[in-house]
Amino acid sequence: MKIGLYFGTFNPIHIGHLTIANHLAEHSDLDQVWFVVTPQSPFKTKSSLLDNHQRLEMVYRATKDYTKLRPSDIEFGLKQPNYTIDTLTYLGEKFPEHEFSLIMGEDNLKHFHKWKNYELILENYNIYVYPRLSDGKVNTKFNNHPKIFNISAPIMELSSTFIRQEIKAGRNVRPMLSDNVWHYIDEMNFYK
Ligand SMILES: Nc1ncnc2c1ncn2[C@@H]1O[C@H](COP(=O)(O)OP(=O)(O)OP(=O)(O)O)[C@@H](O)[C@H]1O
Ligand SMILES: O=C(O)c1ccc[n+]([C@@H]2O[C@H](COP(=O)([O-])O)[C@@H](O)[C@H]2O)c1
Repeated sequence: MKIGLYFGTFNPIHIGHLTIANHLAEHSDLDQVWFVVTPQSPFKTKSSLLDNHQRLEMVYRATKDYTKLRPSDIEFGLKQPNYTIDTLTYLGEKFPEHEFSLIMGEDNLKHFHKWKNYELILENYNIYVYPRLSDGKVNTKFNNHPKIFNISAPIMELSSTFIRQEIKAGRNVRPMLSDNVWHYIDEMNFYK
């Protein structure tokens, strides 16, 4: 099967993430999109980061009604911080029958030249990039790259940081989340 890997902290998963994953699943040759919940991203601090299993639970709840979208806890047992090349190597060994590619927002592509062994990632995997508003420019070495595919998905300007801030301020964030994720966050009193 062709699997698109959507790596993220998902603290929490929101409708921006879901819209992109669903768009890729419906408009590309990918059979499935896996949301890989990252315990510790190399470029992020741990502030207000929920436990891995709670973030995975939210991804599970958000995706359970979508046949092509799956949660993945593959990084939970790997060394932290989680470098994507290490996860890709591990996935290749564990699932030799699958063909993996990466999904990332344009914001992440702008920093991609700083990722561990990014050249190796580009040699071996296709990358689907979707538009996302952010400062800075994509490094020219990634222009017209044969392994990088730009996808014209809808732009949803929303972030987990904004949602966490809104909850802390006591404001309603319900439209930005899947309903069952909103219920879980509310019941558990997360981000208050
Ligand atoms: N609104 C959005 N539309 C499209 N892609 C998004 C959106 N929000 C996040 N992403 C992408 O999803 C992936 C994982 O995102 P992440 O979990 O870091 O979410 P985030 O909303 O950017 O989180 P935070 O605000 O905590 O940094 C990244 O590749 C990021 O670019
Ligand atoms: O491999 C790297 O060097 C690397 C550097 C930065 C980010 N990543 C991965 O990219 C994903 C999204 O990162 P972030 O910081 O936007 O949540 C997350 O799964 C990280 O582990 C990976």
